[in-house]
This record gives sequence, C-alpha cells and structure tokens, in this order.
Amino acid sequence: MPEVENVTPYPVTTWKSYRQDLTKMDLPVRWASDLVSKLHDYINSYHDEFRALSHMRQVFESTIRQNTAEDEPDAPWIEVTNEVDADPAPPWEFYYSNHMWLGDGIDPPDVTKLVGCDCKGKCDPKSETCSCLKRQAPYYSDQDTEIFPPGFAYDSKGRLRTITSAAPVFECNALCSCDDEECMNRVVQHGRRVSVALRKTENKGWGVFATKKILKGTFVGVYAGEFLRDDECERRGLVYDKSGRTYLLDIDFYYLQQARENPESSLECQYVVDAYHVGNFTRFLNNSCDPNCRVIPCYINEPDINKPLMTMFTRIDVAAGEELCFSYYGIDPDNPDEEQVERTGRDGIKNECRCGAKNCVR
Ligand SMILES: C[S@@+](CC[C@H](N)C(=O)[O-])C[C@H]1O[C@@H](n2cnc3c(N)ncnc32)[C@H](O)[C@@H]1O
Repeated sequence: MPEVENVTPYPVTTWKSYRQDLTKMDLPVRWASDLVSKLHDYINSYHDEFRALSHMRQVFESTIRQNTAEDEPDAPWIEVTNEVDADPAPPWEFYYSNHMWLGDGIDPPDVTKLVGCDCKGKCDPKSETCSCLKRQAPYYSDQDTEIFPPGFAYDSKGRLRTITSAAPVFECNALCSCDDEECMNRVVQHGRRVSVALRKTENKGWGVFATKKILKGTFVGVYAGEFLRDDECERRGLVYDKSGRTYLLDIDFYYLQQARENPESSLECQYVVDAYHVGNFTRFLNNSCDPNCRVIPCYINEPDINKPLMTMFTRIDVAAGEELCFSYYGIDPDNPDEEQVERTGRDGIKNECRCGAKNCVR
C-alpha cells in the first residue's frame, strides 16, 4: 500500500504515534536527597515520656495513611499493636513511602527504551502479539506446559500462578494500550490489598502479621526504600552492623547472576534497596528459615533488567494472625538443594536467628 501523504500542516495523530509521544513523558522520579525527615526529627525532639504516650501509636498509623493516600487509597488500614512492652510504635527513624527513592549515581528509568503492548481492553494470556507476554515467556518456558500453560505470571484473580521460582514478572506499563483497570497483567502497580498489622514480637523487634487469611501467590507489598549502588551500601552496612539491625536487601536474582557472568554484560554493579531511612511496612518483615513469603522481581516502567522492584508475595496460604516472613538468606523450601543467595548480604541477622522454625539453620 502506498504511503499516505500528510497533506495538512499538522502531524497525523494515530494511536501508535500518541503512545510514542508518551515516551517523552516524565514519569515521577523521587530522589533520595529530597527525602524529608521533618516529622520524625520533630517527634524525636520531644521528651521521652511524651514519645512513650499511647496516642503516638495513632500518630504513626495516621502518618502511614497520609503518606499512602494517593497510591493505595483503598488499602486496608495498617494497625500498630504492642503487647510485649511499652513502645507505642516503631522508632521514628524513617519516612513512610511505597515508592523507590533514587540514590546518587542512579539513573531514572529510560522510558525511550520501554516497550508497551498494543492490546485493547484486557490483555489475553493466549495472545500471540502481546509484547509484555512475549517478554514474560522465556522465564516460564521451563515449566510443564500441561499443568502450566503459557500466559502471564498472574491468574485471573491476580495471584502468581507459580511461586516455586523467583522468575521475574513483567507487568503491563505506562506505554501499553490495554485497559489499566481490566488488564490481568497489572497487580503490583495497583498496590496493596492484603490486611496486615505491625506488631512487636517477643525477640525480633517489630514484625508484620496477617490480620486476615492470605492465599498463596498473593501480592503483599513492594520492598520500598532507597535504590542504591552496592558500593554506597558497603559503608552503610558497617554502620548498621553495629546496631544489629539492617534494612539492606540485595537485588541479586539467578538470571542477573547469569547475565553478570557474561563478559559482554552491561551490569556495572549490583544494586541494593535500603529501607532504613525510607520504606513501608515490608521493612518490618523478619527472617524465617521456613518462610511464608518470597521476593519476586517485578518490572513495570523500568526497562533496565538490572533494576527490578523487589516485591513480596505469599508462597503458601497464610492464616489470620500468622507472622509474614521471608528468608534473608534465600532459603527456598520448594527447592531445598538450590544454591542459596545471601539476600540481605551483609549479615541480615547479626546474632542468632530467632525465627523458631524446626529447620532453623542460623
Ligand atoms: C528488616 S529488619 C526487620 C524488622 C525489625 N524486626 C525491626 O524491628 O525493625 C531486620 C532486622 O530484624 C531483626 N531480625 C529479623 N529477623 C530476625 C530473626 N529471625 N531472628 C533475630 N532477629 C531478627 C534483625 O535485627 C535484623 O537485622
């Protein structure tokens, strides 16, 4: 067919060119250097007795609500409870946020490299053209196609179809033409739906507890925090080690390790998420040698394979009242023989592990 000449002085706008224009759009970028600590500085300047007042718990809960009002308006309220000692809330040492905050030397996502699918309405898990599905497929190609037919990472209820491997998830993104509400390949981007509480534990500090039953494969939350280069974290790790508490989480998955072994790899350094100064409830997830959650790498508007979001999903059904935990050491009860990745790297637990699991190995 001959090219149609554009006879008007204005460019012809098609759906495709409209989406290409979106690549010039600015996705919101948050810089760690812009983080504010006004509220916690103010509260920490109060007298100890005032900070110990029980109503500080409500201030903490309201701060969570206020800082997440835009990105998870429908998420269940996070309650803070403590039946162990008199602390009304966790220490006022971090800014509550569900987002990633970029540290020095970290480039924002290059949206000109982001590819969006051309699907209309709901993305079809049997589609032969959906580019998001094509991106997902190689990571699931080793599955038995009888019991695990090709498709998206999620089932129609938004739960992971397999949780027995840390295969990455590629969600539809800001450049996709599918429907934001209807598409089954958009789960993490819609935010938390599970009911959780922050509770003080007997011997591991604060922890995260399910307040309602959570089914296997359910999205729990993004491990939000500062997105940093590994070298920056070496220094931080030494400081955290002294306190015996760390919130560093290495981004180190099997497929990134394989890429790094390739001599032509573009991966300059490893990346790390630090949830000490900024983070959400997932920063309170404790370690377990028999975990009920697992870290899954997830990509939404980030085309760089080295920079996934670290997302938490349940790996088994979790009953109301159970503590949510993951393995800092990459222990995977589904693949016990697999080589373990030391996930928090720098001594996630300085002293002995108090997870209480029968198979506790630390
Ligand atoms: C990411 S934080 C988890 C939240 C922490 N409990 C708090 O109160 O802020 C990691 C720290 O919690 C403690 N921790 C987590 N799991 C533990 C376990 N199984 N046994 C002992 N301490 C644990 C260690 O101090 C560790 O460095």
